[in-house]
Amino acid sequence: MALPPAQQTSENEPKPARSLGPLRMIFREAAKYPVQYSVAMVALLVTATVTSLALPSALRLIIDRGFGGDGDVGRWFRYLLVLVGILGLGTAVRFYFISWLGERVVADVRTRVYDNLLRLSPSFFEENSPKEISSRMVADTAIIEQVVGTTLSVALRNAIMAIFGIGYLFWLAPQLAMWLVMGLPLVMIPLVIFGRRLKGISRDSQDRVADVGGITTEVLSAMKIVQGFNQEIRESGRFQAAVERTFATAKVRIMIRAVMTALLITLIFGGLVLLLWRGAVLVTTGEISGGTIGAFIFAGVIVAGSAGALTEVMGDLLRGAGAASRLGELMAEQPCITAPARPQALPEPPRGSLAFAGVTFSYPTRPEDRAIEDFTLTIEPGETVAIVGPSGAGKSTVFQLAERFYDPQSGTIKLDGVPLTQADPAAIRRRMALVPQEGILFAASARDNLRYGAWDASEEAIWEAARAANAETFLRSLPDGLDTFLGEGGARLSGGQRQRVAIARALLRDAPILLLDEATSALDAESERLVQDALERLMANRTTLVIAHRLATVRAADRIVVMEGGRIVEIGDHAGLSADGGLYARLATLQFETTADAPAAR
Ligand SMILES: Nc1ncnc2c1ncn2[C@@H]1O[C@H](COP(=O)(O)OP(=O)(O)OP(=O)(O)O)[C@@H](O)[C@H]1O
Repeated sequence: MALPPAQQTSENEPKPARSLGPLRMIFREAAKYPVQYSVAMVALLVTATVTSLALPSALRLIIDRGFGGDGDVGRWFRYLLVLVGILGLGTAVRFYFISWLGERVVADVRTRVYDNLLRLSPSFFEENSPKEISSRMVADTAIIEQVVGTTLSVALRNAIMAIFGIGYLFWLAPQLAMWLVMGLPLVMIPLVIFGRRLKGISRDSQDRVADVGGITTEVLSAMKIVQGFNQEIRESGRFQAAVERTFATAKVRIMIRAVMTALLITLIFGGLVLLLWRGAVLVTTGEISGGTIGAFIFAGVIVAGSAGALTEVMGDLLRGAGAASRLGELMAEQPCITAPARPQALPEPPRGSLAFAGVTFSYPTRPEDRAIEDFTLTIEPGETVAIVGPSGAGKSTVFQLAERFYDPQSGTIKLDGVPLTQADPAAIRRRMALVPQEGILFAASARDNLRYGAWDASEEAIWEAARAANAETFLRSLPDGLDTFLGEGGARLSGGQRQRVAIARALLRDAPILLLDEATSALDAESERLVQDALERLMANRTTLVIAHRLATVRAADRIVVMEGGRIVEIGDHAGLSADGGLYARLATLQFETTADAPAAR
């Protein structure tokens, strides 16, 4: 399935989701660590309760009892100090465990996404570029980290504080609380609107400043051209215009800020004054105490602050939900090639026969083009079959189908008599060794590259394979022997050496069927001879299907299969096919003779 296209907004930020639903995934992941999760939640609850309920209550007691009642002010202040202690400790515990959960969830999600990616069939990576997927793994998980570690905690804390706070306010003085709750949106809505506008303008402002920087760098680094062409006055004008644009944007920004500040002060303090006024009237009529008013204002400020914080983090939460849903998709993606519920076992010992019968196949991304059409070919155990054909004839596709990276639309492929679709793909691939055109190596040690398909190979076996692949001499001369790091993609080796490492790897794998895609890149005669020699040893006693580019290979093959447009057009041996004067004869003249096949000349 194709994932939605790269979800990037103009600011190059991952796109937010429409609802917070996908964040459930984060809670599910975090709940796998019940101890940390519970401690974090308890700490969250305790700190929120202390801030929104206990502190204002303490204040009320200090005013009503301490000042007005029993005169034992100290007692209430001691109580307040204990609360402060609990708040400090609770906050630290909350911070530690919530951040811990954030990092843990991200580590788990990364691993799970990666493990799932490793299961997926190649068609998934054709529809979704690896670059896009890896950027998701990095960017989206970073957002989740931020969301779990910070945003979600802020949101939960403030939601709890707002709810508790409002409850407390209603308990303290229901009348005043009604006023507050009705007045709150009147204060918040204009502030949120102005806040958004300010954010947009600030971004414009930064862009304009960047323009000024851009002009400066450009002109200063081309000073000789500017002066040589007498463009100082024009450049000064251009610069001034850019500076003026910066100023103009800044003017709008400061204007909005000024209005916003005026609004902020008037609305918030005006509202407070009105509340106090109303409260004072209630105090004079004896309906509520002075301490209640104090506690009310304190808790009211906390509720307002929480509501403000919630509106601020909402955007981040939605972005987090977007990231969670995209990562969820990557985790849930199912491979299209799977083992049947009861896979049929391949016969033991392996025989190494491979049979294609009436196989027709189109790649999922190009369903209208047939890459392989009515392909029928039986390769007997121990036989070497060379496939030749012009570019795009479908040669590599035959390999892809043999390894069951795709299933054909019609026809069957059997390995040792078992249809590939009935067997476990892992068991099929265990019986094959692929030597790709360019020996693909990993940024790892020579040893790990050699034993890539056979991790438990002994030191002796590794050297034996290296010897057979004509790789021993250069491997021995590496600075740290087999432990030498080969660099990104094996960049520290030559092309011919990389090919020989790939051959040794296939030897170690010791699979009954060899899929060999001969390199087209020309090597020097000596290197060529070493590679060819290694290949011959690799092919001995194995069923070999080889995409051939060298005359030596086609000559040595038991049969040559000539492909064109996905079909087999000729089958035979070199002498017969050359004499027939068909496609093979033309290809042979073009390809094999002109490349002056060095090994053939031996
Ligand atoms: N992953 C893919 N998705 C879509 N189409 C593909 C894919 N791989 C190959 N094709 C198409 O399938 C056809 C057969 O390609 P294939 O790679 O098998 O040819 P080839 O004979 O190996 O060519 P070459 O010698 O150039 O490697 C071509 O038309 C090619 O464009």
